[in-house]
Order: sequence, then C-alpha cells, then structure tokens
Amino acid sequence: MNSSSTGQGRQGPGDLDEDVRAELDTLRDSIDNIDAAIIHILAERFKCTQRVGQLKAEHSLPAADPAREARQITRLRQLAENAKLDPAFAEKLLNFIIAEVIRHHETLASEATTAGGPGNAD
Ligand SMILES: O=C(O)C(=O)C[C@]1(C(=O)O)C=C[C@@H](O)C=C1
Repeated sequence: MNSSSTGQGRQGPGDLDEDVRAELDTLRDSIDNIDAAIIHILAERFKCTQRVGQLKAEHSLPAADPAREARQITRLRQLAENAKLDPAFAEKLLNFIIAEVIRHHETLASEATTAGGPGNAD
C-alpha cells in the first residue's frame, strides 16, 4: 500500500509505487531514444542546409526563400494534423529551425563577400 492509498497525501520521489516507477522509467528510456533520434535527424538536416547555404552564397542568392517556407509550413501543418500533433506547434518549430538556418546562410554569405570582395585577392 502506498501513501496515496492510505490517504497520506502526495508521494515524494523516493516512495513511488513500484509499477508506476517501472512505467515511468520505461517511458523515459523511450523519450531519451526519441530525443537522440531528433538530434541525429536535425544534424542531417543542418548538413543539407549548410550545403544549400554554400550554393546560395556562391551564386549570390538570398538567404531566405519565403515562398518555399510557405509551402513547407502548409505541408508540415497537414502532416502534424494527420499525426495528431498541434499544427501551430509544428509551424513554430519549423520557423525556429529555419530562423537558425537563415542565420547560418547569412554568415556564409558575409564570409563569401569578405573573402571574394575587392582588396581581398589572396
Ligand atoms: O530551401 C532553401 O532555400 C533553404 O535555404 C532551406 C530552408 C530550410 O531550412 O528549409 C531555409 C531557408 C529558406 O527560407 C527556406 C528553406
């Protein structure tokens, strides 16, 4: 019998029911695996966007492409809805990631300008 079934109020972290503790641990293991997958997937995405940033810098293309972003948001909102994830959250997450990508693109563009500009022939 645990303290909640005896009416003694909330349990501290130390005296959690064994089954509840086991389920919590299992869920946290899965969460850790999912978080690791997210990090690896994000790293792959940033590898792609880094190359996009190089191409954009080399060809003097703008860092941001709002039309492309609009298509991505529409698509991701739909995917989120189908997956029973809040579409507003999916949109915020994509915007957060894209803002970071654009920052990287701008850094690459300014490096290309500095390296290739007049008076920097070496
Ligand atoms: O597709 C591009 O042009 C990118 O630069 C990549 C990306 C993205 O992270 O998905 C980033 C910035 C653009 O505004 C649109 C999309």
